[in-house]
Amino acid sequence: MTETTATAPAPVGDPFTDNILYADHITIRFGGLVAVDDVSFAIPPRSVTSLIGPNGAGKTTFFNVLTGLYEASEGSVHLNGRDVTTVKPHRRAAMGMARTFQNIRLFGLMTAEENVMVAMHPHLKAGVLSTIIRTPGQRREEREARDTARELLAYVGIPKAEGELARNLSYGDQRRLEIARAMALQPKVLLLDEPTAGMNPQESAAFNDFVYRVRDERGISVLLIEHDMSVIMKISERITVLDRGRMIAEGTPDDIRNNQQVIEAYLGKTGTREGRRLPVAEKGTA
Ligand SMILES: Nc1ncnc2c1ncn2[C@@H]1O[C@H](COP(=O)(O)OP(=O)(O)OP(=O)(O)O)[C@@H](O)[C@H]1O
Repeated sequence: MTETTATAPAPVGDPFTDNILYADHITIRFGGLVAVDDVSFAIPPRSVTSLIGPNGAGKTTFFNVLTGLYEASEGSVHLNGRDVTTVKPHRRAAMGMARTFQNIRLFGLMTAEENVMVAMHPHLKAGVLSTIIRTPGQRREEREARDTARELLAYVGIPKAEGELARNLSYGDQRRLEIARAMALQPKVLLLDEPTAGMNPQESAAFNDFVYRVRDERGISVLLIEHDMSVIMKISERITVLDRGRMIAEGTPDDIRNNQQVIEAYLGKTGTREGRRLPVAEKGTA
């Protein structure tokens, strides 16, 4: 197992070019509501970063701006040094930004293998004509895509799922299949929205190891939005905290655990807001 480095240094240098992903002064308004208010955020190469905050803090909205689903009212997004602010989600995906969704989005009536193969589409060369007449080159490409799909299913821990319809897989395995599908895009950064939701404790523990393997073996940076504080505190190198659209803290898990503003954001000054558990209470329990 690879250990995380919870004391990873803060990003330095030019934030626009030295990070895999950089969001610069992002503001998002829905009518009169400011859902995200002037937030800058960096994902360094080969890192595990988390975005946390109480309900309605703006996490999903911010995530949707990073991936291109929403357009920022102000600010810009930079992927691998390139300004992608106006680039559509599918193009960003092809450029190295893959994501999973809070609500699983798989093709339920396709097999696990087919779900992964579909995702490889941007990297395949076969044109319409060669697909129709099935040239030797197209058949070879399909064989290779199938091999890669199987390899990815094994990598995420579901090697036997290849022939199963996606809808028949357990919830945890569907989440893994989503990650395999995202990895089929050969991303530089993997954005995971609530990846351990619905996983049992064993699956959740295995997920931690898996994230480090993705970082260390494949050199992919991982961004997590996650409600499970035990996962966040154990796995993240750096954590950014949003509250009511504003960034209220950024740092290592230890910094965040001991940050008074974060504690108040989760519990409120009276200690009761939303009945949320305090990150500090999780220390050493992961
Ligand atoms: N499409 C939309 N139109 C209008 N308001 C929206 C829209 N999406 C989000 N909001 C509002 O923006 C704010 C931030 O919501 P968001 O879903 O990003 O928070 P979150 O931190 O992801 O919350 P949760 O943890 O509950 O998923 C909320 O007040 C929400 O109601």
